[in-house]
Amino acid sequence: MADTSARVPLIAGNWKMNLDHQQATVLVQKLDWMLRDKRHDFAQVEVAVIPPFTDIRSVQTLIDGDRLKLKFGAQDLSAHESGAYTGEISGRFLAKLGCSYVVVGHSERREYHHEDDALVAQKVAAAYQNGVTPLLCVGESLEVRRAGDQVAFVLGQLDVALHGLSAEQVNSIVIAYEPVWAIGTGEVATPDDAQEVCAAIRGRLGQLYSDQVAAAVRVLYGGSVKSGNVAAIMAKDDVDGALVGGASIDVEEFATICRYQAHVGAT
Ligand SMILES: O=C(CO)COP(=O)(O)O
Repeated sequence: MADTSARVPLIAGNWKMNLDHQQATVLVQKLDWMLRDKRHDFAQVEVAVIPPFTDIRSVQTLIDGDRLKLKFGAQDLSAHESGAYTGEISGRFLAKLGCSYVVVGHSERREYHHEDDALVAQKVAAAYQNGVTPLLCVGESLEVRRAGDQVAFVLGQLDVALHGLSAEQVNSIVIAYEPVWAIGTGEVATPDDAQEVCAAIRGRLGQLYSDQVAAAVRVLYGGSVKSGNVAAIMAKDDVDGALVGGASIDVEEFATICRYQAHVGAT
């Protein structure tokens, strides 16, 4: 059984292309208030919001100015550092805004923007170059799942994305297992489905790096996470958090998800 003691669970809300900067400010204030009202212990369960690029400055101002304990990040970054890349956002800009995390390789970017594993690997490297922690997404399609090939497929994505990185770098990565068939569909992977692939990811980290790295890296589950299913998923040994899409823009629902331990009587 994996040693879960060192890993602080992370609940991250990927807002996708929802909420403008004014709505973002309202949500962050409400979320902070709701969690503080329930005496949420941020050292025990970390909470992050991942807004659209145009919201980040507003979110940063609020979080820094009021010393909120929420973390924040971005949904993507460029593989390039700077220059003539119209529309791209550099990891350096994200670092300068204080982003803790950047999502890399989300299935929506892979599918709609044709990002392949090689580009994902470049983006992971760009995140590290700028000191922003990559939140790397991997996950299989329904077709792959039906064929029973999910573990091999996800480990294949992982191998390419991590290629060339040092153990020291990978030690801090966050990996999100997001089966494509469970994203935005209401179709949630069972806790055992999530555990199977998350455990396989951890096993691969052990093979590629070391047991210490495998024990340190947080592996999240994402795909139709709601307040009603989060506790059962989080109860699995190798699941260290959730990457929440749709439910993260409903502030009451997201705050309830962040407090999943309360549902199982742990706090
Ligand atoms: O893609 C996701 C998070 O990155 C999951 O989205 P849903 O929670 O809406 O299924």
